[in-house]
Amino acid sequence: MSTADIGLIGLGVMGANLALNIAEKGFRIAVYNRTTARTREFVEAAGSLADRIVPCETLEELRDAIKPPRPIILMVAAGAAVDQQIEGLKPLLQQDDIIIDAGNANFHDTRRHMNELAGTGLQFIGMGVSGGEEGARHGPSIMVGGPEASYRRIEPVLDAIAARYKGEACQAWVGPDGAGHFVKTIHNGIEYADMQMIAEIYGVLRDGYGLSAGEIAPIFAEWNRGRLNSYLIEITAHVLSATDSVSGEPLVDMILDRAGQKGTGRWSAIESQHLSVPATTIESAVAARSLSAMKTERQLTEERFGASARGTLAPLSPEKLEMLEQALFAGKIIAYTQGFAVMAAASREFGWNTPLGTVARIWRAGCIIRSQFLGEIAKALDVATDTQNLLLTELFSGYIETSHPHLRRLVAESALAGLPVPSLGAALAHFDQLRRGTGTANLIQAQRDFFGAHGFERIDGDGTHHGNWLPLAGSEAES
Ligand SMILES: NC(=O)C1=CN([C@@H]2O[C@H](COP(=O)(O)OP(=O)(O)OC[C@H]3O[C@@H](n4cnc5c(N)ncnc54)[C@H](OP(=O)(O)O)[C@@H]3O)[C@@H](O)[C@H]2O)C=CC1
Ligand SMILES: O=C(CO)[C@H](O)[C@H](O)COP(=O)(O)O
Repeated sequence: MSTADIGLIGLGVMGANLALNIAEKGFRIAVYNRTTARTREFVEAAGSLADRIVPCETLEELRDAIKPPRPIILMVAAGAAVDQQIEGLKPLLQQDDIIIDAGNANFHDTRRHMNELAGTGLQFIGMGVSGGEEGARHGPSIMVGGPEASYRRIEPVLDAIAARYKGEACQAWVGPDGAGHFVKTIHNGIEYADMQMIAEIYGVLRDGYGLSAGEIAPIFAEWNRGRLNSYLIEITAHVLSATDSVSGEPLVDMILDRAGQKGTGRWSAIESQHLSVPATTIESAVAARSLSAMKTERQLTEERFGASARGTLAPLSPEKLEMLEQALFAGKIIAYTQGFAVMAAASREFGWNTPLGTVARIWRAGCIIRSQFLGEIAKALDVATDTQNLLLTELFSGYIETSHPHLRRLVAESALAGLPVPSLGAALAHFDQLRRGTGTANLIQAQRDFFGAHGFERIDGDGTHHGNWLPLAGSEAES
């Protein structure tokens, strides 16, 4: 008998917790997992919530368990697994059933699924979910893209399960088409930049000032009480104070300095390039993860060229601590400015009309980049009718004015000491380039015209022009 309000496929970390969250909010949910044993284990561990869970061992059983028209959430590995599940569901579902891909999909795949399902009567939603295991279980941030009418049908469930910020549910429809997965991708891109900048400051404190993990932890804990207050700063302080039960050393010192990545950071950088919107803090964070994976190469290069001695910047004074905190704040402002600019450009390019203030609001709780800072972004975007450039809003222009001299000092001192700060450096370079009304691309244009007759614009008139370049003398400049 069809009794379930909604279905869910994929009982991994995210799917299992999301299913429990949905059941806890009073909805009856039918669940299916490719590996059947996992479905059984899930229901056995569900306790009193098991009464609202209908375990299914085939997709047909899942279909029959849900009241039509059926909403079915896919929470499986992004890519081929999503393709396979959609192919499996297609012949089984009926008019107006909705397939909701809630994984970290590439928005191009989401658009492809929508096109492939067009005309079948089936609806498709691409939905970003953030908050990890804990968020999925007790309240994630949810970014929905696709037909608005389909969103409205599942809104009561999303509203019930989402995180709350001062009573407001952190879920919203952010546009048609692939808008939901695009916004989630950029959320993760910003997450990469935020994490990388925090790691750079940790590196300066550890290698430049010679502090131990135990000495750095309270610094982040203190910063979490101020303008940097955020989940990522909070977990950084927590992580740095953890002890390894095997060695008795700080756990962070026992972890290999090689970070993985699943794709969303890279996609953010790629899409920013496609849109011609610089997101250099994100790009450098992605590159830093790639470089982190090149452990042997880094060790060989250190053997050949050496690394600066630990503690070269010591001692750490209150002024230096202020510099580090303000530098991180300035870097964060630039990273979020870049991320929001990429979303604004995608919204224009694809006609999504994505409400960026709303995006900031639904990121205030539940997601990995949640912070008080996002509340300020929401306020700034709400009043800034003439610009989506955060740096030009009254609030953030004031913040960056105060904090960028600290970022400059931090980047300069780190460079002189040989300490890598790629994302903070990228943030500073972006700011300096952006605030220079007259840049240096006149020379680039001249070079392009010289070697390729690409033409250039003049400062004193319209049209495309060519230079009366003299040929190179002699052959010494030839390659
Ligand atoms: N972990 C996190 O913090 C977050 C993850 N996400 C995204 O959520 C999605 C799920 O992630 P997560 O729960 O962590 O992943 P897990 O690895 O914990 O679970 C993966 C799930 O996908 C299923 N699966 C894998 N391949 C296939 C396939 N070919 N056909 C059918 N089912 C398949 C697995 O089934 P089986 O048991 O049979 O292997 C399992 O249920 C991903 O897109 C991820 O990027 C989003 C936000 C946060
Ligand atoms: O979506 C997430 C958080 O928002 C996931 O944790 C995702 O896996 C993070 O990306 P990566 O694994 O590449 O660090």
